[in-house]
Amino acid sequence: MNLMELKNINKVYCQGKSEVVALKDINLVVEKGKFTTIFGPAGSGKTSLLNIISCLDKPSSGKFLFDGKELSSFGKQDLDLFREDNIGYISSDFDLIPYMTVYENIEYAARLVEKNNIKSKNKVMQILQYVELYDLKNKRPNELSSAQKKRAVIAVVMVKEPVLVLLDEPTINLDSKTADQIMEIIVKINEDLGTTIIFSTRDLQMIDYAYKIVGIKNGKIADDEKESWIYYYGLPTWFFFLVNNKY
Ligand SMILES: Nc1ncnc2c1ncn2[C@@H]1O[C@H](COP(=O)(O)OP(=O)(O)OP(=O)(O)O)[C@@H](O)[C@H]1O
Repeated sequence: MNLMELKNINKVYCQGKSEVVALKDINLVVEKGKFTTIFGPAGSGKTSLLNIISCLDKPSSGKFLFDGKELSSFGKQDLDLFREDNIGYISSDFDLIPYMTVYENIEYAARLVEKNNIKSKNKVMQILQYVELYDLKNKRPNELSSAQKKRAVIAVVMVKEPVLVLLDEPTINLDSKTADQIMEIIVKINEDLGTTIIFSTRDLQMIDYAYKIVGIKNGKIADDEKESWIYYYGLPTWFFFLVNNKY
């Protein structure tokens, strides 16, 4: 079953008198409950695409359908409400509130959607266990490692129980062991809660976690997975996946 569909999406930014074409004729279907990666080099259009899917930005043209609703026709206020209710977006600059503890950060997010105090506290406790931060719940963000901070950010987003979670390059600047730990938590969330996940990356090692791989370069996405490797990244990349039993 499809959760969302992008049809002929284009995104053009105006920079003074010139235009930057960031996305060209994007067609993409994302199935409910699945784990998709948008894979491409720097400047390929990953963030522009995630900004549209997260309803933070509107496409210049094309249709965006989400759970049967045509979001491309929504005004800004309706889009903001829709995002609050349905989408969790961990953008690359998403940060915790520095003067609040881990617990308070998560509770603050929980209160935005759950008015019942006891229910809200239970949810915070549950998610703290989930991301293995229970013992660090009274620490402030500046007392956490970058991996612990990332887990806390995931908890802040997940406590609102969104149907779709987007992560823009979640493992960038992390060492490979820590990156794997973060990806394992995201996979667990996807498997246990059925949350639909889309993450962007330029790191080949992270792609193996995804159910569906969408290659992007110069604002265009590849027609299928094999084309993503061979056409966009050359034969060596495709052999890497062949050896790793991807095909
Ligand atoms: N607000 C903006 N105004 C003008 N051009 C922009 C804007 N945002 C992005 N671009 C341009 O659009 C293209 C796609 O950028 P985007 O940030 O979506 O790519 P990306 O794959 O996320 O890159 P990175 O991995 O470096 O973050 C780039 O050429 C970029 O310079």
